[in-house]
Amino acid sequence: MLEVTILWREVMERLAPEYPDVELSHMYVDNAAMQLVRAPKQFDVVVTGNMFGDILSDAAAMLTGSIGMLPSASLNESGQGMYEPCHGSAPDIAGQNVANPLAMMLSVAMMLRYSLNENAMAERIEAAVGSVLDDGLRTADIASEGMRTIGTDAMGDAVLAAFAKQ
Ligand SMILES: NC(=O)C1=CN([C@@H]2O[C@H](COP(=O)(O)OP(=O)(O)OC[C@H]3O[C@@H](n4cnc5c(N)ncnc54)[C@H](O)[C@@H]3O)[C@@H](O)[C@H]2O)C=CC1
Ligand SMILES: CC(C)CC(=O)C(=O)O
Repeated sequence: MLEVTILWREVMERLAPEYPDVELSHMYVDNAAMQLVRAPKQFDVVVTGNMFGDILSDAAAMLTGSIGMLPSASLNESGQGMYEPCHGSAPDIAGQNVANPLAMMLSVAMMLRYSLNENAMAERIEAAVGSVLDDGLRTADIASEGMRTIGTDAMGDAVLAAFAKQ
């Protein structure tokens, strides 16, 4: 494990000059997990391998309130991508109409922006999601006092209605 880490650091030191606007520092993954929770604003770009990234991104998801809020893009050099919510199939809540659909919708917005060059449409989706949240609508995973808790279907309908008004 540590030998791989040393190689990782050597490669990052070699590549860093190609990204002069990114300040490079190194962190072991256990500390990174703690720092993400303790002081998340210190991070901007995190470069790591698949397994560590998978675990750190789930921890980071909770900074947004729920993993149901977090979209993702996996991009190649020419902008082709695979877009998906960070979460999995959530089998424990399947069929209960409680899953948060916003990460999926925000993943579509990322696809429009990064692969299809449709930035205006991406912004429209994001604004619709923002306006529904501003209106106090919440699925169960992000429910809080004073807000109205609704199901997956109703959240989808609310975003669609807000989208039509944008
Ligand atoms: N990117 C991917 O393709 C991923 C796929 N998976 C797959 O999904 C399946 C289930 O894996 P789990 O470990 O249970 O992870 P999961 O992400 O499906 O669920 C973890 C927890 O988060 C909750 N959750 C997930 N999405 C939610 C949403 N939209 N709204 C509200 N709550 C939500 C679930 O109810 C569960 O309590 C497995 O087959 C796994 O391999 C899991 C994670 C990522
Ligand atoms: C850890 C994996 C089995 C599931 C996962 O998180 C993924 O597929 O992204």
